[in-house]
Amino acid sequence: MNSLTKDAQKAAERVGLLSDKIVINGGKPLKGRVDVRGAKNLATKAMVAALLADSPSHLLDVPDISDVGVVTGMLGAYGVSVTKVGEGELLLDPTNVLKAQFHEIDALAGSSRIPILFCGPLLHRLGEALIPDLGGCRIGDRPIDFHMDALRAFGAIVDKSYEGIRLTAPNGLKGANIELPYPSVGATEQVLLTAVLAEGVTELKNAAIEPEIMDLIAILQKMGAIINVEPNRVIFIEGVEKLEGYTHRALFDRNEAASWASAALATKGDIFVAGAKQQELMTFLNIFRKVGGKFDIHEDGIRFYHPGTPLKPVVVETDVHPGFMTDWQQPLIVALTQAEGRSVVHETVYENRFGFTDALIEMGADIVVHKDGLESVTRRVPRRPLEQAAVIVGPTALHGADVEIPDLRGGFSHLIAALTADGTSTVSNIGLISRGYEHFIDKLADLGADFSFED
Ligand SMILES: CC(=O)N[C@H]1[C@@H](OP(=O)(O)OP(=O)(O)OC[C@H]2O[C@@H](n3ccc(=O)[nH]c3=O)[C@H](O)[C@@H]2O)O[C@H](CO)[C@@H](O)[C@@H]1O
Ligand SMILES: C=C(OP(=O)(O)O)C(=O)O
Repeated sequence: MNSLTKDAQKAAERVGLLSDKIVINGGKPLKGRVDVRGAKNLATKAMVAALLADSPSHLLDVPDISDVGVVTGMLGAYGVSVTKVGEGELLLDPTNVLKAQFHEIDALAGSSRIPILFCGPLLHRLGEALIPDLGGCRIGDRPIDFHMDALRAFGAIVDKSYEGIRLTAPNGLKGANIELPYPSVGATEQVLLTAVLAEGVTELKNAAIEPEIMDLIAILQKMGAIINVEPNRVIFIEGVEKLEGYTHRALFDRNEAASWASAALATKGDIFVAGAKQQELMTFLNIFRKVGGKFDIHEDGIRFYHPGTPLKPVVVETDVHPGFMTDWQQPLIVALTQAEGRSVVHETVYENRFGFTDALIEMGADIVVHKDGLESVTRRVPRRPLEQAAVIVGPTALHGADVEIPDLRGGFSHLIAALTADGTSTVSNIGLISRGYEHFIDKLADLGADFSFED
């Protein structure tokens, strides 16, 4: 069994998914309603933030996804009790934090990227942090140099000769002046989670300002932190002596919402995404509209539907917020295979995020990936050295195939492609999808998808 399949199986087990292979009979529009709860990219970090407090926190709208399971395991290893107190409600009690043994956290290695964010909170609480090998989607090298450089600036000592990474802070952590080489989401969160309890003021330049980061800042403010978000990606954090637990409803998962929207478009369907909000999806909605997709914004969600007329091609560049998010491009590309003409997607955030297109090509899509990017006069984002571009020419009829999911968003795209295709597809490694899409099997059934499972 390869390591990707092992990861997929571990993720599937965490959410009680019984089979890792789904057989889909495609060609049927997805129609109906799905509910979207808290964001994977916020809820997991809110759980880490609970470790900074000296009293329990209460997190609402926590999605039932395997990454939440991984963070629950990490917190448990450090003596933080995580109790489900209602549907999607967690009580996180950090009052008995203790030093974990490395083997306890190593058991969670390779399943998620979140363990890296434990560094600051653990250094504050225990003076030591042990970080196992990180997981997450294999969409590029994903180095952690910005994280380590920032932690060193706070006064941490990083020892990589250990089994994973071991950090200590013999003289405590002090506020620092940090400028990120790129507005990394994770590194910005690393700085926030460390600076709030560090002695003195931290100035962070070139910070990421994704909605999930703003929601994390809101949580930290509820806990007692002093954080000012200034113009031009600058964040000031005045360290405080102690933080208390929070009560917070997690921001909705805009990546899941955008994924279902693309599924509606690709399958000629009509999906009401309950819980989706316009504000955090504005950039996505503009592209969705340019492709020809229709949407109606309601108080309690957004209805996304196919116009009934041919879809139009589009040129998209992924970028940091408020740009078009990299996690949205994979599901959208499936819809673009059905648009009339030549679309181009420039991926500027990760260097290897088009691997999933191989399966789409096998299903009949006309996609060419340019591994060194593609010059274009319409470019908005200055070219990054790691850029790639995908050229999609449509419309192409998709046909069923046997495909293996490479990563989370690529995996969801494979599901949509199989649902769009005529005939039967077998999609394996679906456990990876449960890293970020809660109850996706039940949701597909509610939307009228025709599928069964294979052992
Ligand atoms: C759990 C989570 O929230 N995951 C999201 C987070 O990932 P994550 O926080 O890992 O993504 P980053 O924003 O840090 O990465 C962006 C770019 O910076 C590079 N980089 C990052 C850190 C570092 O130390 N050195 C470095 O070179 C990465 O390789 C990548 O090319 O933001 C990404 C970009 O919106 C999303 O696709 C992920 O869904
Ligand atoms: C890349 C993603 O997640 P992670 O950073 O957890 O791998 C994603 O959510 O698409």
